[in-house]
Amino acid sequence: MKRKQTLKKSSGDKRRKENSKMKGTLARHLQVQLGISSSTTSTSSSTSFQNLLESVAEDSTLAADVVDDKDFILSQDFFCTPDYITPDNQNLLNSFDFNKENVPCPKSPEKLTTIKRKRCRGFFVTPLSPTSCGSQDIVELATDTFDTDEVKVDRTTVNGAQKTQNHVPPSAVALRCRVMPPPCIKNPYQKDASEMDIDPFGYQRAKCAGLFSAIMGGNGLSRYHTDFHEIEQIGAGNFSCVFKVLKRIDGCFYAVKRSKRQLYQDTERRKALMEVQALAALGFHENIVGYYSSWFEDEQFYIQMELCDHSLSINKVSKLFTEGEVLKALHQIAKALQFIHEKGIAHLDVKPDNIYVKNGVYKLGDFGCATLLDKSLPIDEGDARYMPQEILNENYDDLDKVDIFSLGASIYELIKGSPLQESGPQFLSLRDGKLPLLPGHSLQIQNLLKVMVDPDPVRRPSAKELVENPIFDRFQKNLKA
Ligand SMILES: Nc1ncnc2c1ncn2[C@@H]1O[C@H](COP(=O)(O)OP(=O)(O)OP(=O)(O)O)[C@@H](O)[C@H]1O
Ligand SMILES: [Mg+2]
Repeated sequence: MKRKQTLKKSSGDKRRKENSKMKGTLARHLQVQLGISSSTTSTSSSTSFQNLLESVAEDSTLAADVVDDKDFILSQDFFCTPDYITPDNQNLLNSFDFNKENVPCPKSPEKLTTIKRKRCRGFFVTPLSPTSCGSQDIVELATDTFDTDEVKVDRTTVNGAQKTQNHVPPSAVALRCRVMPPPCIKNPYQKDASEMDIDPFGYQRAKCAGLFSAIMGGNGLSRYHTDFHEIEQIGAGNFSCVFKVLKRIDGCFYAVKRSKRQLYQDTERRKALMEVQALAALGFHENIVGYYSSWFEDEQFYIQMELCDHSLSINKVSKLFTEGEVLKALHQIAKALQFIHEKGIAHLDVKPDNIYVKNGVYKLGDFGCATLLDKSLPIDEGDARYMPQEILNENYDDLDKVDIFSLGASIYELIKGSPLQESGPQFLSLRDGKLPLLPGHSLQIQNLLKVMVDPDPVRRPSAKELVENPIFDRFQKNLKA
């Protein structure tokens, strides 16, 4: 361990020496690249140019301090030194006129009339953005999101042709991104951002060198670690683990769900996609957990979602629900079901585990079993405890009514305060539509639940009928009072 530290220190010293040598070399390279000689430039431009060289040299010092030697060599193409990896068919402007005698490396970017000097306050381009990786397209400085300072350099012509563009190869942008992920800046518009027991922002202000190793995944860059700061695991289902994360770029909290297993087969990857495709097709609804984005990484599937406070899982809800709370949850999830059924989608896994609460608003989540009502997609029913008899008999004629049964069974469980059985007499009597009396609750709600779990799907109310049930008028009035 000790030996490692000594080695690190001496290589750091060596780098610093090399960097100061580099300043001179880079200056010479840039002068040649830009076609500027100290004797021909004006005083003001040479001062600006000197600033440019100094700041470029500073950038090179920063890069060299935090990246390895391989990256450092890569960084030379950012400074417009000879670029041997730029492809031959690069898309330079037709009007460019090369003078091969004056330009030492024929494939390097040309001399410029205006140089856009980038001062990096932070590295805002994500490594997986189309402009920064996996592509050999030329990246224009003016189009990315860096803060820019213009440094005017005397108009220089080569064979009379004026150069109007400045280009940076994508490898250079990728390098910048590898040096440091976007900063984690507290979002001032979010009131609850300060209500945390830990300070992720403080953590992110730690030295970027420390972060560098954290953002590297097994096969290179990790989108998850580059874009998000993981705070804690907040849940786990049969297929996924869910984490509370802070998105570095916007300073807001999200839930990111990651598949437990690596999905190698095309069929399982397609299955995983169904969940996000359903969510994306549905769009926004107040009573549905919001969906933001998804991606595969290291063969695992990630979904970025709205962060909720908790689910209604029987293990997580400590207190018994009052009738008013039960009616509120029932009404709001019925509205979510009305919304999705009207879009031709069935959820097929409605249960307390998949109902979330956020700031007192109930939201339906986990669309892993979602399918189309017209039966044109494969049907994969959810938790058997909440499934009606017809679906266990593989009768898929009324898939929307399957959700109504599941919602009735879920609400019954919440009122009862103990988990439903997976088999046995209680399981069977629920599928026969027999609900034991619920002491302390109105007959009105008990009758409503009874009709929701009717063995005949046709007799169950639709989500729309449920939403419009007069039982909620009383509850709505109480809300207004
Ligand atoms: N958006 C969210 N906000 C807060 N917690 C969440 C969120 N999504 C999921 N969770 C938590 O993570 C748990 C597992 O999530 P989810 O049910 O989506 O995973 P799953 O593997 O698909 O589960 P299942 O076994 O039900 O199929 C949930 O029960 C809940 O506690
Ligand atoms: Mg779930």
